[in-house]
Amino acid sequence: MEVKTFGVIGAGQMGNGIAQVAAMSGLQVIMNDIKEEFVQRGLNNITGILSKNVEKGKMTAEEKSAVLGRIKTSVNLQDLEAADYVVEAATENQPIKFKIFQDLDKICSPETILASNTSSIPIGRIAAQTKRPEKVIGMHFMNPVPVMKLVEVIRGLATSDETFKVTWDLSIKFGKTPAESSDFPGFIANRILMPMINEAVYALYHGVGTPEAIDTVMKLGMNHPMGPLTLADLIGLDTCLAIMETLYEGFCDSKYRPCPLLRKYVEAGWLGRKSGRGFYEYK
Ligand SMILES: CC(=O)CC(=O)SCCNC(=O)CCNC(=O)[C@H](O)C(C)(C)COP(=O)(O)OP(=O)(O)OC[C@H]1O[C@@H](n2cnc3c(N)ncnc32)[C@H](O)[C@@H]1OP(=O)(O)O
Ligand SMILES: NC(=O)C1=CN([C@@H]2O[C@H](COP(=O)(O)OP(=O)(O)OC[C@H]3O[C@@H](n4cnc5c(N)ncnc54)[C@H](OP(=O)(O)O)[C@@H]3O)[C@@H](O)[C@H]2O)C=CC1
Repeated sequence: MEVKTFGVIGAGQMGNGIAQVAAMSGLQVIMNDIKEEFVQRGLNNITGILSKNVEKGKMTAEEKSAVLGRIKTSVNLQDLEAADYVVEAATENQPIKFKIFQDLDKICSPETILASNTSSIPIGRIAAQTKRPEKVIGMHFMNPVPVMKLVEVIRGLATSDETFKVTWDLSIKFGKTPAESSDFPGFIANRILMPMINEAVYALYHGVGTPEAIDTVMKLGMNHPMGPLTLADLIGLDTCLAIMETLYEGFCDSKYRPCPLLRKYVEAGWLGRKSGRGFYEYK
């Protein structure tokens, strides 16, 4: 199966990054969100990154225009009728994702593959919302998408070999290295990363260290590129909490209990960089 038109649902930090790498690989892209201001914000972000690439001499102004020319924006899910492959990157919320997959299943051609960029929700659960579970798969990009090399590829129980191969090959076309994970809450990446971040929040909650001290220990002591609290702010504290809840509920194991301080921050609207305040403040 040849993918020519690639749909992305959600133009947030992950969705616009995915749209960018897909367009840079030569695909026609439809980037969809619920409001015009969100797709415009996503497009502005892509334009800013491509402009920096031009300044750095990594691409020409003509290449930048060609990439932008391949991205169509949409606020109507019906536009996804034209897509051969769709990646959903909407908010990490199960009812929202279920509804999107139910709707895409009706709108898209029966041949279209429907992937989710979910951080943690089992793919089999999402696939069961459609009449095409063999064409549903996890295609999990890392943040920031244009920079990070990994795509975690997750098969649900019913995912076909063809769907897997198309997704694997697309990841390579996007300049990424795919790694396969089986379908359990949090897959590989967040099964390991998010308990570490949650433990860093516990360390703060218990007064073991200030945010700066916790991050410095992990950056300089373990050579992590970012400290765990800075990374949590980048990911989004709402997303971190949603992932911990999926792990906690999915495994019924208290070792995944979300730190009460993480919940408190989310309830206060301190979501990290995207809201201007999380463990740190952003202007
Ligand atoms: C939650 C999930 O489900 C899964 C996840 O994604 S978990 C999160 C996974 N991501 C990580 O762990 C990221 C950890 N952090 C890092 O790797 C690095 O700090 C980083 C790549 C984000 C930034 O790198 P850095 O060296 O500290 O900063 P900086 O020099 O500013 O950036 C390096 C390059 O990345 C680019 N970059 C940084 N942020 C970017 C962004 N948001 N979009 C596009 N490009 C970006 C910069 O422009 C720069 O490019 P050049 O080399 O061409 O100049
Ligand atoms: N943040 C990260 O580091 C990573 C996140 N992910 C996953 O990617 C997905 C997106 O995360 P992220 O980009 O950070 O989140 P963001 O909040 O930045 O973006 C999500 C976008 O989806 C929009 N949206 C919500 N509902 C719908 C809908 N029904 N149709 C279309 N768009 C919708 C949101 O709009 P509104 O603002 O109105 O809600 C928002 O613009 C999540 O599943 C997350 O777990 C995966 C890897 C890394």
